[in-house]
Amino acid sequence: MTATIIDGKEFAARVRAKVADHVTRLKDDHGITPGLAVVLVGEDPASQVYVRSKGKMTVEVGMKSVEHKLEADTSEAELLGLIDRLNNDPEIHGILVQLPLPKHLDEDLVINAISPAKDVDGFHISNVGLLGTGQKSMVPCTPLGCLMMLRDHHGSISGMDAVVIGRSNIVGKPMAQLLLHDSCTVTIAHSRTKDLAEVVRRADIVVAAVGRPEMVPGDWIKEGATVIDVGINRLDAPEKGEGKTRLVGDVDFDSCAARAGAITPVPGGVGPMTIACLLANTVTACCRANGLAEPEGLTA
Ligand SMILES: Nc1nc2c(c(=O)[nH]1)N[C@@H](CN(C=O)c1ccc(C(=O)N[C@@H](CCC(=O)O)C(=O)O)cc1)CN2
Repeated sequence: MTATIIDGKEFAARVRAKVADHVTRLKDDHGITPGLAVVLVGEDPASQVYVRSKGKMTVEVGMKSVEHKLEADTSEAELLGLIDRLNNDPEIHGILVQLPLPKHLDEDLVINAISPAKDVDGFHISNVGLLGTGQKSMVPCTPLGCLMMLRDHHGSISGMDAVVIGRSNIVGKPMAQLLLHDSCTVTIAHSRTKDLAEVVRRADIVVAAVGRPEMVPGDWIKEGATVIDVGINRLDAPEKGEGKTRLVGDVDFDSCAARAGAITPVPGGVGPMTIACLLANTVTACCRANGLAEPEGLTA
């Protein structure tokens, strides 16, 4: 079987276009401009790229973008003070603190200081609890993007056997919750799972989110399964020239694509959906804050 390539770049552009339509409506009909504040602490090069991209795309869809770039040695009190100001700023509907944070900062404490209504990352403990109990919440962007692509490809995923490889709070656990809400039979596998190959071979849907380059080989994949690769791993690529790198996912693309029915590439798969869903979540947060109907098709 030759897999259909699920084009996350193209899908993300469609999501952003829908977001832009909603933003226009919010401005024209209600005089409201959704605002997103992104906080970056330190100089992690990948984080700088993601934050720049978030700011650019926020402006492109017509929203207000505010960036706060703080020194790597910023104190917890200073960061919490900024979050408090953003929580109380009526022009800001979404707040995101870029992760990872420098080691001296307590990530849980910082995330839980964000107002749950403005937590467009969906990482606040209140949103985690709401998602886990099937209530209206802010949904983490990467799993939301994966769900949108699965629904788009399959129509309905109800009754399908899904395996999520990875149990992180940011991707693995919320992904499993979303698949369960869509009536999949869900297994969360991880580094201690016995006979991982056999567990994965049962799955109609495989979501790989372990952070280990090309860990899943093609012979683990059931014929015709859908493979969603969340991994973004940068490897040295001396064949491309000195100091060059290449990106690979958590699955071995070529061998998995030879067996899968559909597969997301890296780059150009799940990654672009993360930022598109952040913009979608900001519009959703803005609508909720103003008691307006939520945009259809942009939430879980
Ligand atoms: N507060 C948050 N921090 C982090 C999150 C998050 O959702 N919230 N996720 C990641 C980083 N991330 C967004 O912040 C992100 C990662 C990757 C991409 C992306 O589009 N990747 C491209 C490849 C980009 C490249 O060349 O390096 C792709 O996969 O095609 C977007 C956003 C960690 N931190």
